[in-house]
Amino acid sequence: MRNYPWTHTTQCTEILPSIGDKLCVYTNASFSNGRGISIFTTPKLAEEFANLPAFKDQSALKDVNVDSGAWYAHELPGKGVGLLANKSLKSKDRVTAYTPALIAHLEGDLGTMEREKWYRLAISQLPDATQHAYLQLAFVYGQDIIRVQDIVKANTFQLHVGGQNHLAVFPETSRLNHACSPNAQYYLDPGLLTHFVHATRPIALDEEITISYTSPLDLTEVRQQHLQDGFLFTCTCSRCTNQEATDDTVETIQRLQAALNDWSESSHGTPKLAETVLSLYRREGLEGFLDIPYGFAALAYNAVGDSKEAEKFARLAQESILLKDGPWTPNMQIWNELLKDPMKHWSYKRRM
Ligand SMILES: C[S@@+](CC[C@H](N)C(=O)[O-])C[C@H]1O[C@@H](n2cnc3c(N)ncnc32)[C@H](O)[C@@H]1O
Repeated sequence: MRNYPWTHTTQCTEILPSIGDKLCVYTNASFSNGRGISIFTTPKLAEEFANLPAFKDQSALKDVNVDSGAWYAHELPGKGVGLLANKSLKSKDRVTAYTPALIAHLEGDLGTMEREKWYRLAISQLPDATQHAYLQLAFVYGQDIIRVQDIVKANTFQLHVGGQNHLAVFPETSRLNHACSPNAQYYLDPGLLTHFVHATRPIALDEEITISYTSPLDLTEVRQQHLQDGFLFTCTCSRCTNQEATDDTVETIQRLQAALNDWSESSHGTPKLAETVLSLYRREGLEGFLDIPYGFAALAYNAVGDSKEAEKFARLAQESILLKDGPWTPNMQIWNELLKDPMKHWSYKRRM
C-alpha cells in the first residue's frame, strides 16, 4: 500500500506558523491486533513514528495491550472510575502496558474548534471498540462541543518522539487516579509507544492502584494548585490532609538532599544523612521515587570509601529507575559508571 502503514487517506491542516509545517491525521486501524492508533503530527514526524519498533517489529508489542490480570475498573466515591487490584501484587509487578488511542503534536496555532475538528477526525478513524473506550473517558470542563479535547486535557501523558513533545491518551491506563503517596509508578517507552505501570509496594486485593500526577516532593499548596489547574480536583489523600507534617518532611528532605549534594570541603553529607533521607521517603510512601535517595546513598558511601555499600545502593537506584524512567535513560548510565569500578569513580573517598 502506497501510504503504508497508514490505513486512511491522510488529511492535513494548512502550514502552521509556529511549527513551519502542516499537521495531518495518520491512522493505522489494524495497529496492535486491531486496537488501532491515530497520530496528529507533521509528515516528517509521521515517518519517524512509522519507523519505530512499535510499527516495524511484529513481536515488539506481544505482551502489550493484553489483560495483565492485575486490575479491574470500578466507580469510587468522589473520584469517578479508578483501577483496583484484581489480586495481591508485589512491588515491581506489572499493572498495565498499553499503547495510546490518540497522539497529538503539541501546538498553539489552532483555534479550539479547529483543533476539535482534527482530533474528532483522528478518533473517528479508529476501530469502534477503541473509539468507544476513548469517548467514555473522564473530562474536565464537560462541554460536548469540545469533548475530544476535554478528554485529552483530563487524561494526557507526554510522549517525546523525534525530539517533539506529543500528547498521548491511553484509554485503560487513564483510569488510574492520583495519590501523593502512590503505590504504582509509570514510564513511557517512546520506541514501543507504550505506557508501562508497575507496583512500587505490595498492593492488596481490591486496594486502589494509584500514580502521582504531580511531583510528590512539592509542598502541599503547589501540588494542590497543579491538580486544580490541570484536573480540576482537590486531593484528599493523607499527605494533603496532614499538610503541616507533610510540608515539614518535604522541607527536611530538600534540606538534607542539598547537604548531600554539597561536595565542598565543608560538606555535611554522610551515609547516615543519606539513610535518614531514605527513611523519610519510605515514611511518606514515596517508594516509586527511591532512585533519588538510593543515588545519594551510593555516592555518600563511596565518598567515605565504602565501595560495597555504594554498589548496593547504585544497583537499587537502577532498579528504581527501571520502574520510573525506563532502561534507556541517562540516569542508568550514571550508575553503570559507578558500578564499573567504584574505586575509580569521582566520588570515591571524596569526603575523607
Ligand atoms: C486521568 S482521570 C482518572 C480516571 C477518572 N477517575 C475516570 O473516571 O476516568 C483524571 C480525573 O480523575 C479524577 N481524579 C483522579 N484522582 C483523583 C483523586 N485523588 N481525587 C479525586 N478525583 C480524582 C479527577 O476528576 C481527574 O480529572
